[in-house]
Amino acid sequence: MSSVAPSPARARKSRALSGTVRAPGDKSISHRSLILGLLAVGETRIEGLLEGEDVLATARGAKALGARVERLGEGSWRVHGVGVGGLREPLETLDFGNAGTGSRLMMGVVGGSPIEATFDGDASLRSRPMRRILDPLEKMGATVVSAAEGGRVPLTIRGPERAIPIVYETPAPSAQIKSAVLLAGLNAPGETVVIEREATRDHTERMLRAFGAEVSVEPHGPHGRLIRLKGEPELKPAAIAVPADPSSAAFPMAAALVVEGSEVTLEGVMINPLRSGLLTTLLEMGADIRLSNQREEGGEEVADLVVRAGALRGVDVPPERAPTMIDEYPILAIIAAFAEGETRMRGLHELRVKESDRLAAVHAGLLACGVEARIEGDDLVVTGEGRVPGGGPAVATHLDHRIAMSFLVMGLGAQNPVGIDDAAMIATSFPDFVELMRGLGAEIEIEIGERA
Ligand SMILES: O=C(O)C1=C[C@@H](OP(=O)(O)O)[C@@H](O)[C@H](O)C1
Ligand SMILES: C=C(OP(=O)(O)O)C(=O)O
Repeated sequence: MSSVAPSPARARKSRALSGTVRAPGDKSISHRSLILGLLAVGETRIEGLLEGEDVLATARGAKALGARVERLGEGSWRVHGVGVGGLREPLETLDFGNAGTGSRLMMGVVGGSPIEATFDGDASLRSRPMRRILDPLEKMGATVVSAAEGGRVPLTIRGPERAIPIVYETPAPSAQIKSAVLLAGLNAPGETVVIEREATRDHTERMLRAFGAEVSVEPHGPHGRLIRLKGEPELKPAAIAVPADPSSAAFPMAAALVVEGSEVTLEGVMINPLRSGLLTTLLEMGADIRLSNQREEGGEEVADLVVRAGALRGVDVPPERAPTMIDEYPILAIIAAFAEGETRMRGLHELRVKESDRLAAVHAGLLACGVEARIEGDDLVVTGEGRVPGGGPAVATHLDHRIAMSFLVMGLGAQNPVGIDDAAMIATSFPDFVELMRGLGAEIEIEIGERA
C-alpha cells in the first residue's frame, strides 16, 4: 500500500489574479489512452498526457500487463501495445495508489482476459467500493479469487478464456462501471450492451471508436444512454492529443471568480457536454465567463475561457446535472460560499464514495471556515453572504486532492488565511497546481514536502 508524507499548506487573500494558463491534460482521457494503447497492437502516440500520480500508476499497470511504455518528453508518450489477446499476467501487485479510475478500468481489462492480477492502493482506494465493478465482471465470467471485506482492494481477479457478452444496466451513474464492462467486452464474442439511466462521460466510447472498435450509442429514457460494443475487434493504434482537463481548470477558474479584480484566460479547456455542468451552473450564477476560439482538439470540443471576477448569486443545481460535474461539487461549494444567497446542490449520493466522503468533507471544511452550510439527505446547501471569513483550524482533506485544492482556492478570496492538513495528494491530478496558481499571482505556502 502506497503512502505519501503529508504537506500542510495555506493560502491567503490574494491580489487580483491575472494571466493566461493551460490546465493539465484531462485525467479521464489520459488513463484511457494508456489502456487502449495497451490493448491495440503496435505504437500509440500520446501528446499532452497528464503526468499526475494517478495516471503514472496506470502507465505502470500497462507495462506490467505487457506494453512497452516510454516517455519521450513532457506529456509526450509512446505505448507499444500487445493487443487484447497478448496480455501478460503481471508478476507483482498492481498498486494504483489513489486512483479509482485507473484501478477500476484495469479491473475491466483483467476481468475480461485469461490472466490473474492483484490490485491495491492507498488508504483512500482501500475504502472505496469495488463490488460495483466485480459484479458485472463476474457475470462476464471473471472469478474474484480474493478481496478485502466488502469487496475492496487488495483484491485478486482472474478473467475467463473468453468473456461472456452481457446486457448490463449500471446501478449508479458511473463512467468507471460502464468503462470496465466495455473493456471486458472487448474479449467477448458478440455484443456487450451497457445501459445507463443517466448519461456519464463518454470518453471510453469515443476512444474505442478512434482505435477501430464498433460502438453505437442511442438515447435511453429521458437522461440515459444505451451503448453497444461489438466484441473481439482488432484495435489499431491511434494518435491521441489530450485536451485540457475541465475538472482541473475549475480551480483557477474558481479563483478568478472569487478574487476581486481578477481576469484569467484558460486555454483549450474541453467542453464536452458530459463534462461541462459546472460551466452551465456558473453561468446561471451570473459568472462572467466568455468562451472563445471554439474548436476541435483530439476528437473533443475545446474552447478558451476568459473568466472575470464579479458578483454571483446562489442557484438550485438539479440532480440530473450531477454526472456532468460530479468532480466539481467541492469547488462549486466554495464558489457558492462567495455568492449571495442559497445554493442547493441536489442528488450528491455518489460524492460519498470518492477519494473521501466529499459531502461530509466539504461540509466540515465550510463550517470550519465560518460558512453556513448543511446537508439535507443527498443535498448540500450553502448559504453565501458574498464574503467568507476563513481562518479556523486546518481543513481535513482525507487524502482527497479536490478537497485540498478547493480549500486553498477559498483562502485566496477569504478574509483570513485558509489552511489544509495535506497538499500532497494534489499531485495525483494536478502536479503543477501550486506553481500555476502562483504564476497568476496567488499566495500559497506549503510547509513541508513541497514538490517541484
Ligand atoms: O471514468 C472516469 O474517468 C471518471 C468517472 C467518475 O467516477 P465514477 O465513474 O465513479 O462516477 C469521476 O468521478 C472520476 O474522476 C473519473
Ligand atoms: C473521483 C476522482 O477520481 P478517481 O475516481 O479516479 O479516483 C476525481 O479525480 O475527482
